[in-house]
Amino acid sequence: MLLDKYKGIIPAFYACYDESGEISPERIKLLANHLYEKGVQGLYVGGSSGECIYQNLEERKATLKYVSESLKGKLTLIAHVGAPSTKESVELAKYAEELGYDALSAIPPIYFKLPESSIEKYWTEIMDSTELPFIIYNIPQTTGYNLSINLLTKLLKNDKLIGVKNSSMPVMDIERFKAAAPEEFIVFNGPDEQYVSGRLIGADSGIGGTYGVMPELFLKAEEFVVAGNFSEARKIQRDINDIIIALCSLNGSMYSTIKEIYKLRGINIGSVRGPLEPVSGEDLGKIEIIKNMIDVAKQKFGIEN
Ligand SMILES: CC(=O)N[C@@H]([C@@H](O)[C@H](O)[C@H](O)CO)[C@@H](O)CC(=O)C(=O)O
Repeated sequence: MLLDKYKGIIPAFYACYDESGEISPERIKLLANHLYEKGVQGLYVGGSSGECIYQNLEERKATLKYVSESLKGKLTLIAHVGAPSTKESVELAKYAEELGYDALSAIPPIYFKLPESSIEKYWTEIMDSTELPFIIYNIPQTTGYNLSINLLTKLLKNDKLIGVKNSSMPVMDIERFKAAAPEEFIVFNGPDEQYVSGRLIGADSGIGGTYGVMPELFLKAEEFVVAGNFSEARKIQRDINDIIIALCSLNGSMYSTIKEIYKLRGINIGSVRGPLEPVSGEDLGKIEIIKNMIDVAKQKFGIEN
């Protein structure tokens, strides 16, 4: 089936910086290849985890380019092109198409609280700007807009719309989007804390911000779901949630904690860009503990690498 390439574990790609905080081509390639070797299905490039709203157009284009240079044809690549203006979003969309991305995705417009008609126009103009399939990124907790069934139904008239990446917290939203759309329409689970329940209620796949730091655990969770082994699926979700709570517990941001864990593994992708804060002070000493939580969970579920 045509849309099968979107099914599986799709980490949201982290922003990769050098020591002075500039986009690092080498580190982008290092992370891209590392995730490829882990066996994930694809990458979601330039979204929240990609710190997209803190990067200018040229920096976002550079990230899209270096990821595609590393992995085009090897993994499903989705480019997040949401930007403050339609003009910039369309420019990114066209660039992603030139680079050979498989699909586009975008949050709704941000900053001004716009009527639904503007959101419809914004997503439609992005869809119409290329031949690529499009995935709505619904993340009401950061954008202030929750995709309505009414707008989804209108947008479904456009054949390019193939899915919704749903990061709203109620798993029922996933079920409602599935119910409103044709059978093949893909709903991606967004909240990693609810991966298993999202899949059970109808999500076909997942895109997540913590997959990158523990892809093995999400790949295993997916294996349990597919096998119908719900008791093990629940157990691994519990361990994942303990880890996510720990990732979010330090001063700085979740992403800076994740990047420090990567450094302990010998993969340096730099730190975060302000206003996100790096982990500092005594919390730096806690990174090793969180890394160990991931290693222990992997061992518990018989994951070797
Ligand atoms: C608000 C937020 O960042 N949500 C994350 C989740 O994956 C989130 O990191 C995770 O559930 C931990 O809370 C994703 O939906 C983000 C994402 O996929 C992206 O980076 O574009």
